Amino acid sequence: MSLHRLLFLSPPFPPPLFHLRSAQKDKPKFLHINSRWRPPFISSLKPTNSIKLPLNAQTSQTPLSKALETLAKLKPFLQTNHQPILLGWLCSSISVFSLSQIIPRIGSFSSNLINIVSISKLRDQCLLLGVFVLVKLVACYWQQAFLWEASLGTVCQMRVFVFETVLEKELGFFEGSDGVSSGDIAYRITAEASDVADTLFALLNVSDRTIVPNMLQLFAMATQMLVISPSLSLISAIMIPFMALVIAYLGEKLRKISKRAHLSIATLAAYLNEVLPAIFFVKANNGELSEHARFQRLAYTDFSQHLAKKKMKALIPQIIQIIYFGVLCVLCVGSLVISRGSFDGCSMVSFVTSLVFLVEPIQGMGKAYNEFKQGEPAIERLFDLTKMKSKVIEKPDAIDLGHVKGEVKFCDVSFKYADNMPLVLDGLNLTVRAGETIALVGPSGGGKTTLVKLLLRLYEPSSGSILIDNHNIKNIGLESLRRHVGLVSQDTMLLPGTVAENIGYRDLMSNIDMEKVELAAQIANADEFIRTLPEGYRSQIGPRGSLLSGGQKQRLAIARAVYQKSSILVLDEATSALDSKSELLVRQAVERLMENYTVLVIAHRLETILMADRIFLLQNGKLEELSRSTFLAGHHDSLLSAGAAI
Ligand SMILES: Nc1ncnc2c1ncn2[C@@H]1O[C@H](COP(=O)(O)OP(=O)(O)OP(=O)(O)O)[C@@H](O)[C@H]1O
Repeated sequence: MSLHRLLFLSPPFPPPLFHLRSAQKDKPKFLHINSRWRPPFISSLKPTNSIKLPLNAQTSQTPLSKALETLAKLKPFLQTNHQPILLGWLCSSISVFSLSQIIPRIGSFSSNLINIVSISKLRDQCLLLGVFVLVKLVACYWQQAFLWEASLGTVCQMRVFVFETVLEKELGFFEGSDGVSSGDIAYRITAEASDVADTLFALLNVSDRTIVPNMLQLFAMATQMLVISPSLSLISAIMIPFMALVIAYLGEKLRKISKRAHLSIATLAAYLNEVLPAIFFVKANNGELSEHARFQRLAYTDFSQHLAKKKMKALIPQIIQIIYFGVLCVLCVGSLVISRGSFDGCSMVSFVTSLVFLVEPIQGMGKAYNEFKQGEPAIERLFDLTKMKSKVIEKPDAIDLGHVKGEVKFCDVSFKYADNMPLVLDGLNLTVRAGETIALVGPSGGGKTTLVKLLLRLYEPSSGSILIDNHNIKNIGLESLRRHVGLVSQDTMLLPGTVAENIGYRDLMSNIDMEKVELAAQIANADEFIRTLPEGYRSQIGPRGSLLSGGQKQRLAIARAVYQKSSILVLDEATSALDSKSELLVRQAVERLMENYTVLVIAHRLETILMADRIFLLQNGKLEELSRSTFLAGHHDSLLSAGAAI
């Protein structure tokens, strides 16, 4: 069931607060640096101009229509949280009502105290005052608690929705020149989503006190002014759109500056996300100094953008104050001139007072609007992740393959990564019989991995078709396809968790069958080393399997493929050399796989190539079958010298 349907069908689910709290805690803290501060190491650096607004931010939409569009995106998420919102607003009304009862009672209580009225009357008054104070405090607490529940709950649902959409994206969304870096995605879904929660809370918190009472105030004051002087009211009405325009203009400016600040900190986070996992490479290549300089440049850009945002936030209220008093002065003078003594003093005071109270709510709403504009970029950037449409689309009537014999056919398949890029595969034809093992060899960059990506339908071929047991893979459900095609990748992908969880990854959501896990580990020659681990199959493998050796990781990946029971296996043999014992263990495991599955092996080792039934050379987008003797006689050496995959 898609999350969209879940959102509307299921009751508002309780947000996993421990996650949200930790996300809040992890929010990056910014150093406050005075405006004359410059990085000591590169004091001449100017902020880079590399931060460009994405195209959709430069469209000709008006600020108001943009704000409405953003609100429309939030609407379904806010709707599911309507209960805490309404309860929060109810508490707010109770709190305001209590305050309205407390203030006059304090006045009468103190005068009664001075005039020494009867003790029992004083006691009653004191009790009532105490009750109202208590009600106000309790209502205030619950108002905050409910509105935070609504804001954080909304953001939690948005996060889950965005992450679900990101997971559904085709590989091209993450790879290639237009790809979004994983650091940027992580930053948007964690820190920026927390900013969205702050904005939502601010909005919900002010809107009950601002929008409804302000509207009432606006209406009441306008009526009073109309009664006193219709002509003067008309002149005043002309000034209101002017104020609204200025507020909208400043809000839009703040949104743009805010967006740059979001981009700069996201760039910084993405950079850290890429450089820290590569710390081994940085140190081995004496890269500390250059990485330090790169980081300083990015940090300085972020400093400038955030400072600009803070300055704008400080400037806006001052400008609004100036306009507020300017408009009041103009209207006061105008009313004096126009009335030319037709008003009595009392009407004049009444008119100007109404005017003051008419402009005040507009100012309040402007404040709420600017609060929203400041948070708008974070909302936009979060939803931008859901925009790009995937080219790999599962058909509504896609079939679920029950049993697969394992025949694979590539029919005239051509592929390029982008329109302006050369063909990687050019009219490629290949038939792999069920149970057969074929070895793919070829120069680096020849397209071997691309072929595998197409078979797993991680990309769509530009032309041609791929068949499994004579079913076009476009007609097979994605889950079913990827269940029947198992992948043991060159970069042995292990996820944080226990050994058993990594082998039984397919059943992570249901029940991992420990018997099957152990059997798979035995076939993959992994059982022996797993049993020597401190907690055996329940041992944690560390981030990306850092607690295991290269050969152990490879055998775990093979065990995972065996557990999955796919009929077709793709083996992207690791290029990294293993010691002879590990090499032998991995080779034995691969040999066992070859006996029972259809295997496409991207082979890097001579032994593996010679174990295959047929050998294919992939070069310049074309596939050529090589006999064993041809391969050994000619291609082995020539491929080696060309940096081939052997
Ligand atoms: N996501 C991508 N976007 C654009 N071009 C890509 C992408 N991935 C790979 N390429 C290009 O496609 C070509 C084929 O790459 P591929 O990874 O399939 O080669 P390979 O034969 O597996 O190489 P190797 O043996 O070195 O792993 C290369 O020129 C590569 O630069």
